[in-house]
Amino acid sequence: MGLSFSKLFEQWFGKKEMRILMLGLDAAGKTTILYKLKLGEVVSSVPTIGFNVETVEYKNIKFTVVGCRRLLWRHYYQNTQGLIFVVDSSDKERVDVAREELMRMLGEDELRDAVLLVFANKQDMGVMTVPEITEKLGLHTLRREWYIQGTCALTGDGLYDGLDWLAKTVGKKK
Ligand SMILES: Nc1nc2c(ncn2[C@@H]2O[C@H](COP(=O)(O)OP(=O)(O)OP(=O)(O)O)[C@@H](O)[C@H]2O)c(=O)[nH]1
Ligand SMILES: [Mg+2]
Repeated sequence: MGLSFSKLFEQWFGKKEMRILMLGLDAAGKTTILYKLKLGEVVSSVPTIGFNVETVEYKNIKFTVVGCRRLLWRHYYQNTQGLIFVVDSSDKERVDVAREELMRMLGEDELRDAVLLVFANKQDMGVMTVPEITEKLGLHTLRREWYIQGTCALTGDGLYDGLDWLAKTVGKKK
């Protein structure tokens, strides 16, 4: 990928202060995505409660990855304009759990206006397709702006396209 993500981020998101929250079940690929984007130093913190938060601050953009499930996600909801939900497309067994977590999160009042980008990650493994994930997560039932993008975090495939949509969509709302 010729142009660095940081340059693109600058073009896309500009000077606006915003928070993008990336969530998903464990092992979905969140950390891999964060490192692949190379937006700056990844700061990890492991508080006592047993979940990890990784943050990249790039200009006015706070890119926060929360690695836990449920409960503690809500600390990060405030001022979130963009949600990225990462799903492991090779994990058929837990796709229902992923859906439950997604729906629970979207039910939160503070996230009412946040747009949703789903990364159907690990597409390289050839297990569940993007349409299958769309259906299993029930995305068509959502009453908000959403977009699903197939990705492979190892190579970076699809990350660019997804973030491009996110930037445009968040930009439009302001
Ligand atoms: N084949 C394949 N493997 C992937 C992909 N993305 C991530 N992985 C692998 O999946 C495993 C989990 O990835 P992580 O990035 O650690 O997942 P995570 O969502 O940060 O997980 P937690 O921190 O536990 O919540 C690692 O072994 C990654 O190398 C992908 O697109 N394809
Ligand atoms: Mg992680």
